[in-house]
Amino acid sequence: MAKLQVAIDLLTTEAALELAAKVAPYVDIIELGTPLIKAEGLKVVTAMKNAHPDKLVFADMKTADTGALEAEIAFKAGADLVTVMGTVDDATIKGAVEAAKKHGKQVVVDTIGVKDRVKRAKEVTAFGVAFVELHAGLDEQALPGYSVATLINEGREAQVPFSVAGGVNLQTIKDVVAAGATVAVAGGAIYGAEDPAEAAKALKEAIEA
Ligand SMILES: O=C(CO)[C@H](O)[C@H](O)COP(=O)(O)O
Repeated sequence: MAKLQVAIDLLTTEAALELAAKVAPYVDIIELGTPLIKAEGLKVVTAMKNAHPDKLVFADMKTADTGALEAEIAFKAGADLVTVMGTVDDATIKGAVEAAKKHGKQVVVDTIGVKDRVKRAKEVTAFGVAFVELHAGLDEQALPGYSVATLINEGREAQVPFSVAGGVNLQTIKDVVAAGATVAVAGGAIYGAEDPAEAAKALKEAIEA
């Protein structure tokens, strides 16, 4: 069954912990967003793992260089999964995968900015990454005509383990799951909801239905 990942794009450790405490019963993976890690440093990763040792903690590092080094510091801080950009040199992704093997952890490749996501997803899967995040970032989502359906169709086509991130909500999550996603990522649909726990619960139920 697909896992549910909450993307926490808030800006303080306190707010992130508060949100995680509400939604943890319904999610499998807790993602610390890139702006949050940049604002607070990796101590937010440590704080989250300490608070939720039973959850997978996903550090959205969006690494673009020094793959082994950045993965290493995130794993040491408590991350179970880290992201490396799909647009970067293969060596950066392979370096992060080597660090992951050393720590018994995993790497996810983020496809923001990748021109041919299906082709790149197949390439990087061969490097030993956990899954590929078919992802439209917040800026891309804001452009006119954006639809998560494109990512969902690419996941179906790629035939590799993938997640979908970028506007996943109660209306679209069933299509994400039906396409065979390993993970459905929801940020704004949870942290932007009036009742984040209810929103996470509804998304989890939609996955399980
Ligand atoms: O990684 C991100 C941005 O770079 C977001 O966390 C991810 O896109 C989730 O987006 P949404 O809020 O639309 O669910």
